[in-house]
Amino acid sequence: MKTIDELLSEGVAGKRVFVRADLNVPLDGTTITDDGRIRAVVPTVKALADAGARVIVASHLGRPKGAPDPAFSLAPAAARLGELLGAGVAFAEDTVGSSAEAVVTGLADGGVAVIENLRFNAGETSKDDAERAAFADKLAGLADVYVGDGFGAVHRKHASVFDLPKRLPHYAGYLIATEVGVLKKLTDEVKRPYVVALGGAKVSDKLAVIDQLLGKADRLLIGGGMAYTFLKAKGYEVGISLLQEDQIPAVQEYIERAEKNGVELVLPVDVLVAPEFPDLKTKAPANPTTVAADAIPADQEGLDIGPETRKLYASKLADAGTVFWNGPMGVFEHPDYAEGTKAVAQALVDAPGFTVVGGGDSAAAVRTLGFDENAFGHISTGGGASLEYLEGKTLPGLAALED
Ligand SMILES: Nc1ncnc2c1ncn2[C@@H]1O[C@H](COP(=O)(O)OP(=O)(O)OP(=O)(O)O)[C@@H](O)[C@H]1O
Ligand SMILES: O=C(O)[C@H](O)COP(=O)(O)O
Repeated sequence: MKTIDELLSEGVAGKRVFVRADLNVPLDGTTITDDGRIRAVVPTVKALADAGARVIVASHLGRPKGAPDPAFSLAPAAARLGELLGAGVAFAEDTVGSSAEAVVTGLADGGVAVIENLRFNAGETSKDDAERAAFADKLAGLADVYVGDGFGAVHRKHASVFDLPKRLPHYAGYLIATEVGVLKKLTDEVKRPYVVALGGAKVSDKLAVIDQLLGKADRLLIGGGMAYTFLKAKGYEVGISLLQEDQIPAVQEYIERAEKNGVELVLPVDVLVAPEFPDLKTKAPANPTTVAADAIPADQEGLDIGPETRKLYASKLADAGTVFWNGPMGVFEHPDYAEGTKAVAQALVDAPGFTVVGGGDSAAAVRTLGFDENAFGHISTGGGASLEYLEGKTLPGLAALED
C-alpha cells in the first residue's frame, strides 16, 4: 500500500487530490454532536493542502436512499472541517454535478473543498458493478489522485471506496495507516484475557463477527440492541426490543459453540425497559423500569443494560489484558439509558490491559459522556470496519489501495 508520504515526496502541488474520508458524524439537526471523525482526517487534509494540492474531500453521511435529502447534507461537516483547518472550505451542493465541477475548477493550490454526500447518488452503494463503475467514472473526472482515508467505510464495496481508487493513482492517508497499525496488533498475539464487548444497533452487520471471535476471545460481553437476539435465542421473550429474527438459529449455534470452546459468552441479567423509544431531541424523562432479562414484558422495549449487568460486565473487564469494545450498551444519547455505556467505558478505563474502542457511535459515546480520549489505548473511527478487519475479512477499501 503506497502511503500519503510517498505521494507528498512525489509532489502534489497543483494536483487535484480526492480524499475519501468518513465524515459520518452524529447530528442533532444540523449540529454535530461529536466531531471525532472530522478531526481524524485533518492531518491528511492539512498535509495535502500545505503541499499545494487542491483537495477535494468526499464522504457519505447516514443512509440516504440514493437521492438528495437535506437531513443528510455534509454542509455542517464542511463548516466544521473549515474551523478545524483554520481556513475557508468550499462546499459543493452536489457530488458530481455542475456545483462540484465549478467548486473544483475554482480551487486554488492549497485550497480545500467538500462535495455533497456521496450517497445522494444511487451509484455509490449500488450492488450492480456497472452502475457503481459509471458513478466512479464521474468521480474520477474530478481528480488526478486518490487518497483513501475513510477508515470507517473501508468495509463497504462502494464506488468511492472500491471502484474509484482503481481509476486513479491511489495512496492511503494517515488515518488508515494508524488504524490498520493498531488493529493489526489485535489480530496477532494478544495479551489475555482478551475480552470483547459488543453492542449497538447495526445488529445484522455485526453478528457475523462473533463467529470468528469465538475462536479468539476469552470472553464476549453482549449488550445494546444486539443482546435481544441472544436473549430470544435462549428462549426468553424480548417484547418489542430490537430483534434480528433470521439470525436466531445462528446465534443459538454461537451459544453452543462458546460453551464447547470454553469462551465465556456473557449476556445481560437485567435490562431497562420502556413502552417506547425515548425522544432524543427533547430528552424528556423516559421513566424506564428495570426487569430481569427473562422477564421483559410483551409491550416493552429493552433500551439499556441494567444495574446488575453493569456490575457483572465491569467484573468481567477488571482483569482484561486486551479489550475490544464496539457498540454502545444502550441508547446512550438519552440520559436515562446512558448508565450501561458509562459503566463499560469506565471499566475499560480501569482495565489493566490494552483497550480499543471502535465505532463512530461508540467513540462519540465515550467523548460525549465525558471520558478522556487518552484514557483508552486507541479509539478507532471504524465500527463495522474495525470488526470486519478483526474478522480477518478482505476489506474492499483496503484491497483497492493495495492493488
Ligand atoms: N437496546 C437498544 N435498542 C436500540 N438501539 C440501541 C440499543 N442500544 C444501543 N442502541 C443504539 O445503537 C447506536 C449505535 O450503534 P452502532 O452499531 O451504529 O454503533 P457503532 O459501531 O459505534 O457505530 P458505527 O458502526 O456506525 O461506526 C446508538 O445510536 C444507540 O442509541
Ligand atoms: O458509521 C459507520 O460505521 C461508517 O460510517 C459506515 O457507515 P454505514 O454502516 O452506513 O456504511
